[in-house]
Amino acid sequence: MATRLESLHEYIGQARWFGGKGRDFSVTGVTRLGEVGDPGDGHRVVVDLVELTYDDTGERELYQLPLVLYDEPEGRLDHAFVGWWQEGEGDDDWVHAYDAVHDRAAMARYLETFVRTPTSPVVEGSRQPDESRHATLTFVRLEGHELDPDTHGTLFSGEQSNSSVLYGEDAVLKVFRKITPGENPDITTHRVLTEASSEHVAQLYGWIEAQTHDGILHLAMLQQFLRTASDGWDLAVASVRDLFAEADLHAEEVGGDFASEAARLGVALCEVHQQLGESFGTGTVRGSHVAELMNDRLDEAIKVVSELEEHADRLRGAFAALGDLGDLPVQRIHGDLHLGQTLRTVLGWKLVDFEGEPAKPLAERLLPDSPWRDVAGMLRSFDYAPHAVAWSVPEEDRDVLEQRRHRAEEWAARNKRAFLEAYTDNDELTHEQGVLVAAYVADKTVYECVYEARNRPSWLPIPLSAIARIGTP
Ligand SMILES: Nc1ncnc2c1ncn2[C@@H]1O[C@H](COP(=O)(O)OP(=O)(O)O)[C@@H](O)[C@H]1O
Ligand SMILES: O=P(O)(O)O[C@H]1O[C@H](CO)[C@@H](O[C@H]2O[C@H](CO)[C@@H](O)[C@H](O)[C@H]2O)[C@H](O)[C@H]1O
Repeated sequence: MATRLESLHEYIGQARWFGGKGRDFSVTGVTRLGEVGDPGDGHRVVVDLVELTYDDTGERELYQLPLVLYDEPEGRLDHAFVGWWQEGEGDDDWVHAYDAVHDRAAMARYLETFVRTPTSPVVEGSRQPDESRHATLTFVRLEGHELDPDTHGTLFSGEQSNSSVLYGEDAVLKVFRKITPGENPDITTHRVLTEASSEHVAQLYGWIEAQTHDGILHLAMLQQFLRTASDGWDLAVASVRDLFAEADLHAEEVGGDFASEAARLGVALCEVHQQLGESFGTGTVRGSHVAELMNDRLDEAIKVVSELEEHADRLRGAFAALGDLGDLPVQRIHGDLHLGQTLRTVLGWKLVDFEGEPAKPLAERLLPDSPWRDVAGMLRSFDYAPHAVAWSVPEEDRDVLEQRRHRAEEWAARNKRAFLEAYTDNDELTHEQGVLVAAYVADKTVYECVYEARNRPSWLPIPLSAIARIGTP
């Protein structure tokens, strides 16, 4: 029979949200952070923090595992079974442990606890002590929204790097999986944008944190469910398909033209940046320093994607031009913006997932950065969407492929222009803006080459072909 540590190892190793897939690791520690609600009805809900150590580098990572512990096996939860182990000393202390996000009864405990937690004013520093402290777990709720206590928690089917549980049409609880001690920018950025009544994010309702000797752990975030939302990537791809279906019509002539949406996205991003600058403050960083960091990233990327080598001089040229700009303004930004992080609702565009670039260490993700990094992220996405559709043609259909690539360029150029004009509120970029766009787009494309090589090798030609076009007329 597997021990508790072996069971945790097996469950985490195959979980969709586990970031270390394919690497050998051991479970080197488990900390019980606390219990959610009171035990009862033959089950209880606990939160464990599991420490992993990778065999290759010795590097450690922490993963959150909310568990529902049943006295008896629950066949309906077989797909979320973690293990069977002894929790205490007594013969009756054997439990059947399941991943709690899959269990309605467990997720009801979370909601009940949030509902019982008194709300705190949304002003920094005025949080009241509350009655919802469980061991070291603390639930925090912000003023401004009455939670619906009668909704059921259902796990989002598109489970990604975290696990999101939807409560009816009222709220979403995003349970962070990989945990780094310290502030989680998804929570703190949503918090200031909620306090500033931003129209471009889902409102933050509350969060769960734990205090450990390593500092604060941000474990989960409760926010407004955007009921009418459509994913920006899906909408863009649908628009591209419309264009490709009409061989003789141009982007502006087909029904699915995206340019006005691209422009609205530009306005939304500009407003979010302004708000973040006001709330978190702004600073400067030397352009030459940024260029150095981009060069370092390129050096590392070439080790993974050797095809980048032949384009290195042009890329380094784009980075070096930042040095001539002197100091660059920096502030809190999104950090990993692309169409898949945007949702179109009846009330306009919303940006989601302010955690920053997943592979970067937290300390780096919290540093003020250039807003042009987000702009570049969106510009790259306007390039990706049409090329991703264009590439999905059988090899032998060369004529169709050529024609599609041509139309893809047209779609990308039209939407990039609409987005940039709206973001800058100008129909031409200044010289300085042009240099910033060129450098940040080049840097993002290098990042994408590594991302695709590691995660979706068949998509690598999309950023690689974009790199080949950089700096060419
Ligand atoms: N507040 C929300 N309301 C509705 N859907 C949301 C909300 N926040 C995120 N989503 C959807 O859930 C998906 C995953 O959310 P995200 O924050 O990107 O999680 P992860 O960190 O797991 O990638 C998003 O692509 C988006 O479609
Ligand atoms: O959503 P994440 O924060 O995990 O972001 C990572 O994955 C993205 C892919 O889902 C990746 O985005 C790249 O592919 C998108 C299409 O799937 C495209 O719209 C983006 O422009 C492109 O960068 C992102 O880079 C990565 O960090």
